[in-house]
Amino acid sequence: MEEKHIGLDMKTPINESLTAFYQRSFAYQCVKFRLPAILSQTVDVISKKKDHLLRIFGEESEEDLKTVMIEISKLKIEILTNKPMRKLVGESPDIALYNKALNLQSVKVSYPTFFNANWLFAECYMYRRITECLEQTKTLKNMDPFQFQKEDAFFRALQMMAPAGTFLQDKLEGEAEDMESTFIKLLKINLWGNKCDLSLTLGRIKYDNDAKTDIEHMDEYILCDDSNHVWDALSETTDSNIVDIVLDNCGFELFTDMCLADFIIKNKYAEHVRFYVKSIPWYISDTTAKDFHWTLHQLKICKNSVLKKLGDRWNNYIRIKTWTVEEDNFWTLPVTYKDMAQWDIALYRKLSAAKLIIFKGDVNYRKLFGEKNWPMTKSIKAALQGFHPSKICTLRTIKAHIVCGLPVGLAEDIEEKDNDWLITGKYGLIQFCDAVVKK
Ligand SMILES: O=P(O)(O)OC[C@H]1O[C@](O)(CO)[C@@H](O)[C@@H]1O
Repeated sequence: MEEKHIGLDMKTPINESLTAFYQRSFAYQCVKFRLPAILSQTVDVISKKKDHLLRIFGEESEEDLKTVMIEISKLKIEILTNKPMRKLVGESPDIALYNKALNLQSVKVSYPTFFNANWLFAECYMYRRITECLEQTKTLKNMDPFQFQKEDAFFRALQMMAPAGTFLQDKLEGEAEDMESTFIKLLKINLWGNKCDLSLTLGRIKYDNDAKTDIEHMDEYILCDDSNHVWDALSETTDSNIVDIVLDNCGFELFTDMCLADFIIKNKYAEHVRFYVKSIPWYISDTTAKDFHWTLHQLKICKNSVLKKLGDRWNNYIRIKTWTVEEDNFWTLPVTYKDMAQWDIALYRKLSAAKLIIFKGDVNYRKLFGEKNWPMTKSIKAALQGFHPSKICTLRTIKAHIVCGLPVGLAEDIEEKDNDWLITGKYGLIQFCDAVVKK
């Protein structure tokens, strides 16, 4: 067969798209080991929480739960045996878009499989297939198979939220001091919050009890730090009073997103913060609208007085629409952001109304920069490939083989002392681009 089914025993060539086809890539490790493990764990959780789920969805959901577990297990076998990816089925509006994206994969390889498709496509397709399993049932259409893991992570992270929340509250109530340094500290707390994703750790996040505000010693791990530029963009007066945050994980990371947004509102750097959430359960810990509101509710009823106070104020922001939660199915399409205007021009234009857009996390980074193995010195602007709805900040701990905007020689220096540096989340990036192209 002329098909690229087998793969090559080599690293991803420079400028090539990330794919498990290259067997010495992290994409390959992820498809071979991590994705099947995530599916096994998902089935496990459903099985362990069966009684709880029956109470939520009713006794009549028992058969559906069994079917979902069988279908997810079959999906795992499809990955492990490298079966061609089939079209998605269902009535949801994103199904046709997914199938269009699948067709585009088929232009490159006539039978896309998990091991020869673009890595981003393979991962997104897997998560979308989990939702498809649920959509096909009568009783579980609204079930979030990751809900228990997300809730558990939230409660375990409370010990880190307390010091971060106290830091914020003290700064907001204290004498007006150096706004820039407070903002940059919150930005960095927010950056390191991105270590806490459940798909990297399969739920085994280590919550070290050190106060997460004591982060100065971590500056040496920030390989590119454009925080001063981010501050300039936020603090300048423009026509726009909106800041957009494209969210990633719930739990501690979402809490730190909210701290940053509170600082922005309280100090009048914007009148409106729009939080973009995922419309379906995604990469285990990504924030959905339900997670967002659940988190605010938990804070409001929290025993810790600082967290409760923040919860009260933040719930009020939602009530008076100073904060809004925005859904758009583009965020869970397997499409990189250079193509956003083509797939969802309304979203591109909506983002254009913001003075600053903050993109959170690893997968957003991969989508921003086109999921390619760029030379790591490639400029941020060039790697965005025309995606410039407004000024962009990206905050991301590095968990995949895609990095741009580094000074010459830095990647090689780090590689020498730490050859896992691209996948552990130990290093971080705060990057900024001020190019703007209205469409
Ligand atoms: O929550 P984040 O930061 O987007 O990261 C999600 C995970 O997805 C990946 O990009 C691929 O699975 C990982 O490298 C990372 O652990």
